[in-house]
Amino acid sequence: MAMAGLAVQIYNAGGFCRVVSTKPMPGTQWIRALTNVGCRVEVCIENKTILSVEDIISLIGSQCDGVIGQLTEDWGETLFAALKKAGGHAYSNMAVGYNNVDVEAATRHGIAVGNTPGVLTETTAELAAALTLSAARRVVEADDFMRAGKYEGWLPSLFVGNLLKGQTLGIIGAGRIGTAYARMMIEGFKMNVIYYDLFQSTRLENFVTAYGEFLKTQGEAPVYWQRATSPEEVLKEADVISLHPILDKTTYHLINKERLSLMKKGAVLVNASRGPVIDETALVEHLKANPMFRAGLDVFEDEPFMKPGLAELPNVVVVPHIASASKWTREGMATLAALNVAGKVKGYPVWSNPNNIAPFLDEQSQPPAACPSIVNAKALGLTVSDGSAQQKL
Ligand SMILES: NC(=O)c1ccc[n+]([C@@H]2O[C@H](COP(=O)([O-])OP(=O)(O)OC[C@H]3O[C@@H](n4cnc5c(N)ncnc54)[C@H](O)[C@@H]3O)[C@@H](O)[C@H]2O)c1
Ligand SMILES: O=C(O)[C@H](O)CO
Repeated sequence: MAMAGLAVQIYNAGGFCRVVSTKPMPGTQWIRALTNVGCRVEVCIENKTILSVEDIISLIGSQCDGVIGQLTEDWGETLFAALKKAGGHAYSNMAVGYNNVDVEAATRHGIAVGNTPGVLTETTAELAAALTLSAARRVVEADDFMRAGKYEGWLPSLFVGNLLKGQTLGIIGAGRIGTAYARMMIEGFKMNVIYYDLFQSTRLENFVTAYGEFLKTQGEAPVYWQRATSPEEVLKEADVISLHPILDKTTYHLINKERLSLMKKGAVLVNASRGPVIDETALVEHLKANPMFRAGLDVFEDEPFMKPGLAELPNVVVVPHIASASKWTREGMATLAALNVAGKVKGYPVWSNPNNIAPFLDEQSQPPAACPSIVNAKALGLTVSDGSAQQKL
């Protein structure tokens, strides 16, 4: 059905309030999360990858209670003013990162901003691990070589790469995903870890200490952790560096020309956070000048584009922002985003622990009567669930 110029699909047409999703999202649990509480759901099915601000204004229309949007959209003053004018009070990104959202503008308009933490942690960490292995062991280069019919037989020096076992892993941003990735690499490859974060990660430190003790009981060399006082310390010491911070003004171009020059000549740099955390032009120059340096990138500074020269370089593996792309995770992201909006529409409190969102994802039982994760809950003075309430939607 065409509405306001853009094609939409409607669920529960007689619902008491109107919620718009700017994209079709995986699974059906998210649609039920909204229709079960009486929402009419309109899903934009227009064949256009990234909707413009004008497109979204037309979807919001003159009456809209809440919107679920995507990280590719520019959720700033214009859209929040339009949503407020249409009577809306809830917006959720279908993403944990929300650097595309002007949270202050939303707060000024009294609009709650939701995100989807936790459900992408392991999936994203696994892709970072895949990029690490692909870059360190030159998997894509070797695959290209095979497909081009260039393989003439085993050679001692064919596609020699880096061994990970026992090397030093560097983590910048040791939050949920950084810690999950570190655990995979430490358990999988017995790597030592050095990390930099604004906050101490006792979870990571305790894990490494306990795992080191376990290895000793097995007669193996233990692993160690170190908390760095600067990103520079990590860059100088680590053999593999993976970036997992949020994107804000403190992390914009955190990896620049000067900091790249501190890294080991044969280091591996992985980014599955946000593109602008790396000055991509400087990275292209660094990769050209240092053929033994390798990178694995899921995200790019000017998505969907790559900086000139990157695509031609053999020492980088590039994938199109797919780190959270497992079926369970994408369906879970959609469900959490829908429950953020549904919960706000119903006037529910905010879940007390956004790091424990499992109760919202169990299809066999009703989700808790709470919004799973609202990033401006405090600024809006929203009530926080005490977690004991077993009220159901
Ligand atoms: N590529 C993808 O598909 C994908 C998927 C999921 C998340 N992400 C990105 O990963 C980010 C992290 O997700 P998360 O769930 O682990 O979030 P999180 O909040 O648990 O972790 C982020 C960490 O970054 C740290 N940090 C903030 N500023 C920093 C700075 N200046 N220097 C060093 N560390 C700093 C924080 O203290 C925190 O520990 C998201 O914000 C998102 O942008 C990308
Ligand atoms: O921030 C996020 O959730 C991701 O980038 C989605 O893949």
